[in-house]
Amino acid sequence: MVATKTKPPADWSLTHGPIGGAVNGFLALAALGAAAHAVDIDAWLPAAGTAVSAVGSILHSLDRGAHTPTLLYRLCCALSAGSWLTYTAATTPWTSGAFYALGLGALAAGVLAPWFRIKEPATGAGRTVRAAVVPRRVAQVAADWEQRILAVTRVRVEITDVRTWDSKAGYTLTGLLPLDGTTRQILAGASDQLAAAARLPDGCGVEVAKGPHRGSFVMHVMTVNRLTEDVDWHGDLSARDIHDPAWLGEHRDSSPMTVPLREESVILIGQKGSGKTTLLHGLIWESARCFNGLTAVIDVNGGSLAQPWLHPWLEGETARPAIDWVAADLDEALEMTRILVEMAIDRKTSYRHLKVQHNLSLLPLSADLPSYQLLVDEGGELMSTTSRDPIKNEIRDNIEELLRIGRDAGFNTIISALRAVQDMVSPDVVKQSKVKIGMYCDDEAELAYLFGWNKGADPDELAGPGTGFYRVPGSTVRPFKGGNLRHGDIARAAVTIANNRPDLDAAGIAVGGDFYRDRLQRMRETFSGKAQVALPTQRPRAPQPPAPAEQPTPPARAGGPQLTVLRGGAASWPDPSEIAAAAAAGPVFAGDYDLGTGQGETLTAEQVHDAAPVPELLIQALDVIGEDRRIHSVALARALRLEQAELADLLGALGVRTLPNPFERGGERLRGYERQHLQDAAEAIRRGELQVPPEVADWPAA
Ligand SMILES: Nc1ncnc2c1ncn2[C@@H]1O[C@H](COP(=O)(O)OP(=O)(O)OP(=O)(O)O)[C@@H](O)[C@H]1O
Repeated sequence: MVATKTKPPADWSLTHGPIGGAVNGFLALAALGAAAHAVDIDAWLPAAGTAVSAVGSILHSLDRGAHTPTLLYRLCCALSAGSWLTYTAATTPWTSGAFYALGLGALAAGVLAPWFRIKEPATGAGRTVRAAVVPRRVAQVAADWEQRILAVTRVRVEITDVRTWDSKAGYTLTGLLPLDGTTRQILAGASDQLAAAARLPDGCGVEVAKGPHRGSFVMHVMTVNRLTEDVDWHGDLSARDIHDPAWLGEHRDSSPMTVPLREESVILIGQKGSGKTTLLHGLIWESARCFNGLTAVIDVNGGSLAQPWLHPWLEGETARPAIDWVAADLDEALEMTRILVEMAIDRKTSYRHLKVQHNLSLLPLSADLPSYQLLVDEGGELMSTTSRDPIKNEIRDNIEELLRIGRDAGFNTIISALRAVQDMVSPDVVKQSKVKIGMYCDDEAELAYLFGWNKGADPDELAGPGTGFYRVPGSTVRPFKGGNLRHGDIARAAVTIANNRPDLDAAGIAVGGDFYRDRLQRMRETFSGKAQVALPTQRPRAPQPPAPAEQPTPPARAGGPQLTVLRGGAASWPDPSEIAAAAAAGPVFAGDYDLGTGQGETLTAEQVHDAAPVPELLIQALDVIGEDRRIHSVALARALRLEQAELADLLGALGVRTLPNPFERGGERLRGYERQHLQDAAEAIRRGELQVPPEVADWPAA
């Protein structure tokens, strides 16, 4: 393709431009010559005027920074015009020769003018005079930042625009880098220092991103920590195109945080309680609702990630599961990864004609030829480079091969691991996964393993579970808050997705053979193998007042007969008749299930063992809150001798979350918990509607 260059149109205006200038010059000199002749002035007057205009032309040219040829051109024009005027004053302008000479001179001056124009001082492409762009009220902000950037980085930038965010949580600066080859990476590497120099509040920071061209930059300055606020999950279940970016949350200026999934593999690192699982559910949602996308999950820790997505299918509500294939053990994972690699290789030949037909370099994906996203949860165990388990090693090799060869065929991986360390995820996997996400983590070295040092991933900027940093190709590292996707939302999504999602293409099914065809049967056996434990139908009694602070062990429940959680083996349990007799006599065990008086189902020993009392954590938490309606997380964590993240983890496991907005207590506005939510959780446990996870039941550890 030939690039076309557009010429500016000829300037015919009489006030400026080469044509107008020549015509003006001709007419003006002719008029002057005629007037001088009419009043019969002495020739020395135009001669003196010529000398003055020659000197003036030199001075003006020098003042405007004109080059020597331009200066000489302007001098020639002045001298020629003056000479013509002097000559006609001394003789007469009314001869054809005089007018021809004037006309030729004007024509020559006009034709040569474009080559000798005085150039405006170089302002560079897109360079704008700030005062013209930045409104006066923000000009001070721009000037301050120019000074600050100079002081911190020794780079002299020019801020050309300041835009306040709609959320009022900060502003975005657009600026120009100097012409000495400085890149925006220098600013990105100094974002921590810039945030400190700007005295931004804790949790707030500076992000440097691409500007309109390579010599520019955009700097997001956060002045209010929006990452502390909850972001609702979008809940959109309409069919998505895998080629479009997937929404996972928001940046701190409330703009959407999206990641590409068609060509890019994802690495997601997050410690326990960081919000990794929530984000993985988000990734499943966004991959599985594609009209041209399928999802598979490997979770060799029992497949808990996939369970809520399989639930409607297991319950018979849908004909097929929302997730196409789930491997909950090593054997299934091994076969699955082998087959996926074969499918990806096969697509290169089976569908080569489609690329030719559509004249595309990438396989055109559609509902008939869907992409396949393989999500590996807690991949650290499988992706570990130090494992000696041959099965794990083969699975890892297969996943790495898929990572290498799968892009064109639409086979991508989403690998999640607990930690960003070499033992858990090899540098090669980190490098090849172009979308990198690091959830809330206080270890800067781990974030650096993922993103590199001095790339702006400062843990101080994050605000607990659900927040993290991410980078997509061609962009800088940015903090974000993930959308808070809850299990209730998944149940609804699993039905819609299961009903609407595509099936694997015929060639893929042929490659998968019987093992692929029988996967649903094996998944059903795996996930519905265990008999579900029935909970007592009898309603337990209302919660009792919390134990006094100086008495950490929960008080015995007043009232009717109760059962207790029995630890240890069945051999160590008392005789059930003894329990029943003791229960009938009054309160016997602390924190127990109330079966009423002789009514309700008979519980098996296993059911008794599984039933959970209101955990110590809730009892103590309610005690600490007392009569108040709310409590700051920091105060509650301190009273319970927990880290805030641990408290969030434990209460989160019971479905109790901090309130979305900060509130005031003791003169401070912070986020925290609502007493009613804790009471609701206690009620749900008593009613048998909420299972107490072991980490909560075991708290506080002895
Ligand atoms: N996007 C979010 N917004 C608000 N809170 C969140 C978000 N993601 C997670 N959380 C909170 O953090 C808690 C832990 O989240 P999640 O289970 O996703 O973390 P995890 O890293 O997978 O931990 P675990 O391995 O223990 O399950 C949740 O109970 C929830 O309260």
